[in-house]
Amino acid sequence: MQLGLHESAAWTWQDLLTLCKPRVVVVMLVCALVGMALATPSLPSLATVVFGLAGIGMAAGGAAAFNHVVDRRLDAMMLRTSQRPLASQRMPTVLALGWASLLSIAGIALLLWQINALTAWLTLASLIGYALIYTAFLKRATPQNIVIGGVAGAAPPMLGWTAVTGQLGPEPLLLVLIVFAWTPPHFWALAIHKRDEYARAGVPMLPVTHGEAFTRLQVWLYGWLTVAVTLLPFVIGMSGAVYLLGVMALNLRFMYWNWKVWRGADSKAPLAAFWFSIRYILGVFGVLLLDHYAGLWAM
Ligand code: HEM
Ligand SMILES: CC(C)=CCC/C(C)=C/CC/C(C)=C/COP(=O)(O)OP(=O)(O)O
Repeated sequence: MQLGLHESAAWTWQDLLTLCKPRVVVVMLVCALVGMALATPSLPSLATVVFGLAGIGMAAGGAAAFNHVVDRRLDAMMLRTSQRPLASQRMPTVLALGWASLLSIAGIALLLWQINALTAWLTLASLIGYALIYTAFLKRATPQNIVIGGVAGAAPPMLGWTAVTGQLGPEPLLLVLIVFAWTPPHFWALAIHKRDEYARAGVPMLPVTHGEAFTRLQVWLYGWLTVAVTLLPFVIGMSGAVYLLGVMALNLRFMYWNWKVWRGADSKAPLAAFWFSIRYILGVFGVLLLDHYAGLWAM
């Protein structure tokens, strides 16, 4: 069927999932699960894993849906995001707002009811940090938007940890620091690739405000910061040799791509570095987990 000029396709159930940025949330849940595992020498209880991940996942999905609501006009201005359910105007804003609220309330309530208050409030703080502070204010205000906003995105491993223990400590904060340091190379690599779109939409991302060369250097420097931070679990005795070997291999590849970005000779490097950054963060949390159980089996 051909659509007229002012008609648009109707929304589908699939769009409700799209609003939740499911692939981002799945990676966050992997980080949360590793946080849970590292918090205990035995296995975390099945109830903690199921209710904890469901609560954190619903809250993160709800936060992502709020992001779609707040950013709907901005998303419509960029090719990468223009086909989103709200940006393309195939879904009513009020429906997305209801969905975001439902998921967020259900997620926080589940954590309060089945997990613990600390995890529920920290999750709520992350939700507000991303959906409101980052999306509605920082994103439009400063090129440091993703550095500050990164705190919210980095929270899942800590949320997993507190779901098991009910308290904070240096280890969960270190896990947060890893994702926090990784966020600038992760995002700025993509932002270099999408610089013109951000410029046209008037979003003050770093490559727009400070130029591509400066951003390439920042990817390289934050890359080194990430490398340094990923060595800390070994340095403080939280993880062992399996982790150290694994993370060194990952860091080698990570810095290869960040170096390619920094040099600026290969125009395909920023997008490749962005995609590798996702495999990298999964890899770092994967080897943390592997090392944890390898250490336990060896005892
Ligand atoms: C403020 C912090 C962050 C910013 C600004 C950011 C930005 C972005 C952007 C713009 C994309 C492209 C989305 C697209 O596919 O169109 C993306 C993709 C992605 N991000 Fe991030 N990100 C952040 C934090 C995180 C965190 C903490 C994780 C997980 C631990 C993560 C995991 C992913 C994944 C898995 C994708 C790929 C999604 C896909 O396959 O479509 N991001 N990120
Ligand atoms: C409760 C909790 C753990 C909350 C975290 C929520 C969450 C899903 C964070 C995602 C981070 C992300 C993809 C930011 C990009 O937003 P953007 O608007 O800059 O990117 P876009 O242009 O692709 O929408």
